Amino acid sequence: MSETFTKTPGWLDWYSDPSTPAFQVPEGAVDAHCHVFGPGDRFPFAPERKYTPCDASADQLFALRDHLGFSRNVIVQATCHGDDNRAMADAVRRAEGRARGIATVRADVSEDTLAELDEAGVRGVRFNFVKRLVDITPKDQLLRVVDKIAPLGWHVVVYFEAPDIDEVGGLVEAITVPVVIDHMGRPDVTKDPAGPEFDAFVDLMRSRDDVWCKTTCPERLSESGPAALDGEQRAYDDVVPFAKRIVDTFPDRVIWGTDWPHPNLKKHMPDDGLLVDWIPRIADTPDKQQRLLVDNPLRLYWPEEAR
Ligand SMILES: O=C(O)c1cc(C(=O)O)oc(=O)c1
Repeated sequence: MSETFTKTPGWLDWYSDPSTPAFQVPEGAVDAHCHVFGPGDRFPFAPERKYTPCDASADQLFALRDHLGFSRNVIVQATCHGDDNRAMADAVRRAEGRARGIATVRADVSEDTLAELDEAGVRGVRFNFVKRLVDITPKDQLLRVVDKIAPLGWHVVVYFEAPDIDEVGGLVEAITVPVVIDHMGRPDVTKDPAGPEFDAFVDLMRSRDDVWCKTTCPERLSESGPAALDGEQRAYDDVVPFAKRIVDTFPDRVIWGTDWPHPNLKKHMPDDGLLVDWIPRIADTPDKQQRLLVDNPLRLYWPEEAR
């Protein structure tokens, strides 16, 4: 009999009726950070998980992709599935070339497992340093895994919070494959976007020419929230200068994604249509939008098709 799961109390479900964005994404746009959850009766959540989500299936993700005008997805293994990559890999396979995946593996992962994931469409491994999401930070595992994935041409994705930048920055130096940083290293957006803390993040990006950044998750980082106090719909104002700084400084190394179905949000769940309308505020020309949404993710995830 399949296991049934009860959502973590206070957990908000994803927005079932997202608006149609006013901003039309360029043709071939990639939603380069999203997840699937379960469905739990088919792909059980991991025993070591720190939260139990609602279900969010591949079909529901593909419906959102089409509704928002995107062509492709990069589906990132969520921590609630631990290192059981079946739900993610199944979704990637079912996208028939229109998705790539990012897996979570342990240092003792076999070559056969990696080859199978590669065949499904996985192109990288994620290491999560966010302490509320995992029991152990994966420092010791990381370099051993890098040796195994390098021959496949994969990259490493790291998720960490601003106070941990020195620890993770030290590791980034030693990684011999490209590195992609989730959610801009989670800056504290009440601070100055041109101040020393965010400078340290920009310096980390500058330290190599193959460090990439996801200018994602305004809904997670924002203190000002989805609408400005004057009632004008200017969502996530306080995150704009951080993301814009990164897009302007590294226009060829930024990618963007919805983060659907938005794990662990308890105060407010974003309308994914409004998230898309946020894009032109951080990438303010058609050229920057084309790079952010099409050219850059293609180079990273579909290099065989990139210009
Ligand atoms: O901030 C988070 O809670 C979060 C969690 C996960 C995950 O559980 O994988 O992924 C994300 O991109 C963000």
